[in-house]
Amino acid sequence: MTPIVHHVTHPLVQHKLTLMRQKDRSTNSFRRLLHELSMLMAYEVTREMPTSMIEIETPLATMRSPVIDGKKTVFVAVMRAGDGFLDGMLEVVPGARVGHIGLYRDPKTLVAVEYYFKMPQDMHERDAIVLDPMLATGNSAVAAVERLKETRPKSIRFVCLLAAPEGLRNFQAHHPDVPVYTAAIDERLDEHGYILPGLGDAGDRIFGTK
Ligand SMILES: O=P(O)(O)OC[C@H]1O[C@H](OP(=O)(O)OP(=O)(O)O)[C@H](O)[C@@H]1O
Ligand SMILES: O=c1cc[nH]c(=O)[nH]1
Ligand SMILES: [Mg+2]
Repeated sequence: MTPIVHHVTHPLVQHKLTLMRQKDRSTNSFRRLLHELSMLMAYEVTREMPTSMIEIETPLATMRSPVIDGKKTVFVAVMRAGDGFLDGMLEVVPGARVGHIGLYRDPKTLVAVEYYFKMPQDMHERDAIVLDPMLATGNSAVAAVERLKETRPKSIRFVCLLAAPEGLRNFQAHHPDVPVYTAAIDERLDEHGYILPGLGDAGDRIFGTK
């Protein structure tokens, strides 16, 4: 299976990401930009969403026209930073269900440690879209998708803002069947596993911790 990475190069996405990377940006502004970016990323990741035809009446005629069944989509936020993606995605697909996976990265070993897992019922009928702004070593993304696969969703996609080449390789080695949507592929990881040039610690910047 050929692993797929969708690099979203739309100028609006790139512009907003540049603003988010700036170190002096306020928490408020960072969060606002993430919200806007999540709506733009939602547009990309739902591009192949299945539609069905319904009959409707326009003021002039009846016609058959396509609709989506938003309830079949589940957004899976990887806490905490993935929560920052949720509101914007739900604005675009308001009927979607939401799952949460709580993971933190052990700062010494960089291993992902799970502390929470909650998914909607009937996952086998749903298309899952996993949300986490950062794919650094890839350990969190690999663990999140591994755990999610236990629930047997119909399909899985992974959305982030920044990915490191090392993390993409790790993810694709474990989950070649899961396409990744990212706004940037950065240079490399630093000695603490942070993405360079990156944007720092996404969770801390979204929630104003630290
Ligand atoms: O690819 P990795 O090396 O695993 O790093 C990426 C993970 O690190 C961040 O979470 P963090 O552990 O900081 O938790 P937080 O969202 O609660 O801050 C980020 O949101 C990812 O989940
Ligand atoms: O650069 C990084 C790496 C992991 N987690 C983050 O929030 N940022
Ligand atoms: Mg963090």
